[in-house]
Amino acid sequence: MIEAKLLTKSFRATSPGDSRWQRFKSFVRGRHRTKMAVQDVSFFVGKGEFVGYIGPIGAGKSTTIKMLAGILHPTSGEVRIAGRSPHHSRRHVVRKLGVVFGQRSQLWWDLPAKDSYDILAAMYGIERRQKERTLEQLGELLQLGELLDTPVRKLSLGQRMRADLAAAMLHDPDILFLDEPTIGLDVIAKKTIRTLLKSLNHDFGKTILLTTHDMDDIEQLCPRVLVINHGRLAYDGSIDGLRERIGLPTMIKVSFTGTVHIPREWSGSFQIVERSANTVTVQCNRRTVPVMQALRQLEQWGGIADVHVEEPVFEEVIRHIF
Ligand SMILES: Nc1ncnc2c1ncn2[C@@H]1O[C@H](COP(=O)(O)OP(=O)(O)OP(=O)(O)O)[C@@H](O)[C@H]1O
Repeated sequence: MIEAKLLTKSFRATSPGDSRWQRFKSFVRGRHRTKMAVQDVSFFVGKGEFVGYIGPIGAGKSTTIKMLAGILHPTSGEVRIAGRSPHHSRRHVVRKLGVVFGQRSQLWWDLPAKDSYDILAAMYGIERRQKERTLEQLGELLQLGELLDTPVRKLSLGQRMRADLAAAMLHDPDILFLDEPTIGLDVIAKKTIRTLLKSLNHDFGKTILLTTHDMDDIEQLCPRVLVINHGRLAYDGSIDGLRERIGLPTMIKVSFTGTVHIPREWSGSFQIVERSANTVTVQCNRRTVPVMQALRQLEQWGGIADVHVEEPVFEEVIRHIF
């Protein structure tokens, strides 16, 4: 569905310290420093996947999304959206794609959302009946209700995000690019948006690429993550795989049916971090010690009544990478 092959984008770089004369000289001589925003990034996202695209500030996330959406031309490399290039088959790709930039609305600020939908429907060539049918479905899903008649500037951020999602979905695209859709939202609005995104993926089969700085978004929504750092792809896989690769400790808390008997000498593949008469908490690195292996050793210390496994928090994992 979404394919990036050795995608690269460089920009001409000027630094804030450059004087006008230096900038003029570089212009006349045709010599510029270049900033590699995205370098040799390759990945494939299949139909129905929900993938998180994450990285620190300035890592190249938005530049990648803009190239995938056909807004920016790559310096080199290739993009395929549903098998076509967004640059050579613009119309085809635009129909397949819905884009939401959390920081910038595509709705007209002073108009009620429904007027913006009329304009967008005309731009996409959607006929009136079809538009009304789609809006009815979206209205129910996104609880648009009275939002439709309210000028966009009067909507709360959470309401505006729902209205923006409807705009991106009006032409029923198969693929959604969402750039920071929960930015600035309070906890309840974030939860609403996450539930909607889950439903769009799960119930409506939309393929979603999500960029966010909110690690809860990623943890709750994306079975797969792509991590970009300094313009290069640093990881492509599951959140669990990322945790394992970084090797932060997994905590295992075991409650025993009676008093726990820890042998005087034991060659453990884990460390004890806390103990009481009938509980022991150990930490181990899942990369080297599978949880089951640790449990097999722990069951020799007493009858196990309960086990609680706590994985490192995703925020922690990400902080570790960057
Ligand atoms: N039009 C441009 N001209 C010059 N440099 C640019 C341009 N757009 C982006 N860059 C640079 O490319 C790099 C990647 O920027 P990009 O906006 O893709 O990062 P990002 O990961 O989306 O960051 P953020 O998390 O802040 O949104 C940055 O160093 C940025 O300054």
